[in-house]
Amino acid sequence: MVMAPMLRIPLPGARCLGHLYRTPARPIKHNVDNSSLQSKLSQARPYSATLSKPQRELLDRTRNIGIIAHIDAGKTTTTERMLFYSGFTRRIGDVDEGSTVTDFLPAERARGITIQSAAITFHWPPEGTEVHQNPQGSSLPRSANSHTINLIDTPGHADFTFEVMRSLRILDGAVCILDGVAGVEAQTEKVWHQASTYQIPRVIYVNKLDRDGAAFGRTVREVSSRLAVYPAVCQIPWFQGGDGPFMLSTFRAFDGREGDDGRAVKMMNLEQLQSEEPALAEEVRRARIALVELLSEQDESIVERFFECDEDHLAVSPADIVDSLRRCVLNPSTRIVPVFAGASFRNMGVQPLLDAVVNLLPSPPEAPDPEVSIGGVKGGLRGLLSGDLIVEQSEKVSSPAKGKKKRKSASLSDPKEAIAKLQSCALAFKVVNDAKRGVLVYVRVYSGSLDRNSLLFNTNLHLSERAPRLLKMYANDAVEVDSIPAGHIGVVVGLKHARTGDTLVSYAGNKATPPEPLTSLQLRPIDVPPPVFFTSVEPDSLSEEKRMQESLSFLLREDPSLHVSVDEESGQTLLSGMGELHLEIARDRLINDLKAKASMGRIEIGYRESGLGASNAITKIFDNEIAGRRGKAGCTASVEPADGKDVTDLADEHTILAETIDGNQIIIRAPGLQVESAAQDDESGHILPPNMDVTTFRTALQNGALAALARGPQFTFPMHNTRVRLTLNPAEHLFGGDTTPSALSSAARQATAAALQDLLSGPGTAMMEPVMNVIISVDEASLGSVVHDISSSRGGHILSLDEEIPISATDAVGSDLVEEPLPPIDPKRVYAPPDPFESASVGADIPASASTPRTITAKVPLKEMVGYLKHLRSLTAGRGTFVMSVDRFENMSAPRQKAVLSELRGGF
Ligand SMILES: Nc1nc2c(ncn2[C@@H]2O[C@H](COP(=O)(O)OP(=O)(O)OP(=O)(O)O)[C@@H](O)[C@H]2O)c(=O)[nH]1
Repeated sequence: MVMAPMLRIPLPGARCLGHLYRTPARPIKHNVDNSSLQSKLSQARPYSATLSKPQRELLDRTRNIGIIAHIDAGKTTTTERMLFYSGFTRRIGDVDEGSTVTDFLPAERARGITIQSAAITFHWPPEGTEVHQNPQGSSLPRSANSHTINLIDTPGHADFTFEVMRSLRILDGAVCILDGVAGVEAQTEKVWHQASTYQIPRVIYVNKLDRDGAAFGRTVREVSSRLAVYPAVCQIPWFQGGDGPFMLSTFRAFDGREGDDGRAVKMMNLEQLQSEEPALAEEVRRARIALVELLSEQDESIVERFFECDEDHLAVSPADIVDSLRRCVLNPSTRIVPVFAGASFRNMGVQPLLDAVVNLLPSPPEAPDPEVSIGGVKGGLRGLLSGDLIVEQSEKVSSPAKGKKKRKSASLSDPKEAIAKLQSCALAFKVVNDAKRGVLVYVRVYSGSLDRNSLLFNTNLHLSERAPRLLKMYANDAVEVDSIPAGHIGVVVGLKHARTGDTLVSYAGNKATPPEPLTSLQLRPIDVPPPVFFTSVEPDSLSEEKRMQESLSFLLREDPSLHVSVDEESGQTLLSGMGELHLEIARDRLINDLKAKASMGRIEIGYRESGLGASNAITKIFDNEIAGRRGKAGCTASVEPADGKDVTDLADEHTILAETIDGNQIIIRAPGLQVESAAQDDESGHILPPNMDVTTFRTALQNGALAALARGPQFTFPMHNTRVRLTLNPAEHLFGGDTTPSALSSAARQATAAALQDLLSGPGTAMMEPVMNVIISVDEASLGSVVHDISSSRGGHILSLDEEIPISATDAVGSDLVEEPLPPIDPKRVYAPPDPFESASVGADIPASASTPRTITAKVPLKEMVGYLKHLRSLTAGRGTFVMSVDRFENMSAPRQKAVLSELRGGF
């Protein structure tokens, strides 16, 4: 069918130049200081000025991008086409046949969903496409020359939010794929907002436009109303004589015929199109006028071009439009997002999308400055390396007490000197066990150059490892390299400890650890959300135990959002994670891929326990033999509910640790203890036990408290929202050489466990359950029944209808980065081509019909959401979808606690 032509109402307020919607600047704590170190520091810039011309060109022609989308929107199908057109694969893989390159884990193939981010490097346009001069003399688009594209395929399932965040943070740009039938769905909104927290420049690709019910125009309007950005329509899908879509760019027309592999395309200019398809040519003109109008609201240069072209929109050249679009995409305050169209499955739209990736998304030096935290200060990496972000002198406490007098130690180095020693920093974003090559750690290098054999200090684990081999990965293929420069992605082989999400730094000098504060440098740090489901894991026989534990520790390196603990009483190994599917996948990985001979129990909700008041302070002295060696140490502990106060506000000058770990706060004080080496000459002070540094001392006590918190005194669930105060009085609790780390740990564990037990004779404890932030997308017709079901049958609390998706505590992982909600955009002001079933008038109200999408936001106990998808589908004739993330753990009422406990006991 041919879509009816339409009239377009020009956008009001055109050419009011871009200062309307500026987003607030990110909070960056920095003191500018023009020290003499400036020149030294500038050598450490992420993209050094000393790069040779070919190196600089290589970097400018690199795109580190990811694909973000709702599950089933077509990420894998689109990726497969990208690999095919780039010449990377000879045949097109098919998700439905299980023959794709990117979903390479057997579990992914079996389920047809993408679980882990696979990083693949390919070239677009294919290598050898080098055009240096345009015969017509006009400027060439970037896509005339071959670029290196590092594609990170991000997971689409809600259970993998954390992994989405982990892969998002290494992207310089992203393609957001929408399903042209479903439009903007709840999960798209969620991942869109997550990408916004890192200010990742994006383009949108509306896929599946060949399907019945696909509506490009409606989807474009949803982009404006639900994602709060201005869609810049760059292509129009057109149905020619019912033969299938006829794709068209607004700059040049081309015709992709169904049935072939899409490599042969017929290019037309507007004049040719006018003679072949006049109605389409008319729509293209409207789209192009709308695009120039939209860009001129935000970009002064295009306004100048427009006036140079005698105010003729159509005379503004495609090259100028692309340049303007690029400027807008790279500047998030414009809120302009280019929208492309396609049907990847029919091989249509993928090549123009690849051109858009090259032409519109940033190269590494153009990407937003990555957030770092170092020595308790946050800011941008470029600011840190240029000396603009000043890191204060390191302190003896891990979380500095605010406003307290700081003490310097002669052993601590000057932070600026230390930062000048930084040779490279990189983020490990994925750990994979490769059957042939062993454990592969995928890294994104942010500054300097990661060289073969360099010593890498892991700032999360506080240990150093050498990088014996470096690889450049091409899906399942690898090329050995000597170094991975800043802006590039590669693989380190041979690391024994690095986990997904760890920051790795290399530094000048031959010390075992880098100078402070480099030891605390974190690239785009994220918090791991609390696990809400758990299951037991049992080896098939005693002899399989070791193998199972090794496989579990590998799984944890791969995915640190999984947790392993051992139940002290039963001795059972418990594995916990973010969702049922998360644990099912972990089971598949453990048993099928890692070949552990083990079985898993039922997947259950991870309840927690919390104190209803404060305990007394209880002192324990541990005095026993551990592994044949005498150990003696003491400690005093008390517990109380963490009442929402920031733990660092509770630290004083005697505090040696104040941290929130796994939802509990741990504060350790050691009044009168001298922990700095310089102070050991001071005879009046108590010193650390021999051969023990402050980190070991702190960690031993912390581990003791954590072990006790793993088991609540009444219900045996892990403690949550609990503050443990440990006090170590050196005169009474330290016993010279007898005070070993394990003795300290045991003393802390016994004292904390006793304080928890003490709660039972006092205020008591309560069970807590995970409450989810749930966002449900339904159509108008099912709204009533879904709302009723949530609020009456599931004990949920409806928060809003059709509002901006709130970012929950666990989504807002780098919470400093979360922006204010953007002002809404009126979809009637947005240009969108008409859909086949629409009337010709654009700008008129879209009638509210039963199929109008509605969004319900609610808080619902997790227990009531188990198996909800099936129920939602039955309430909504299969159309409803939802996403959820942990909002918080809440105390349960006594009757609910009783009901859940009896259900749990009955279940065993
Ligand atoms: N009709 C049609 N179907 C498509 C198109 N693109 C993808 N599909 C189908 O949609 C389904 C999902 O596609 P995938 O590529 O696996 O989607 P995905 O987003 O990678 O899914 P996850 O990996 O599970 O997140 C498959 O059955 C595809 O064949 C398209 O353009 N048109």
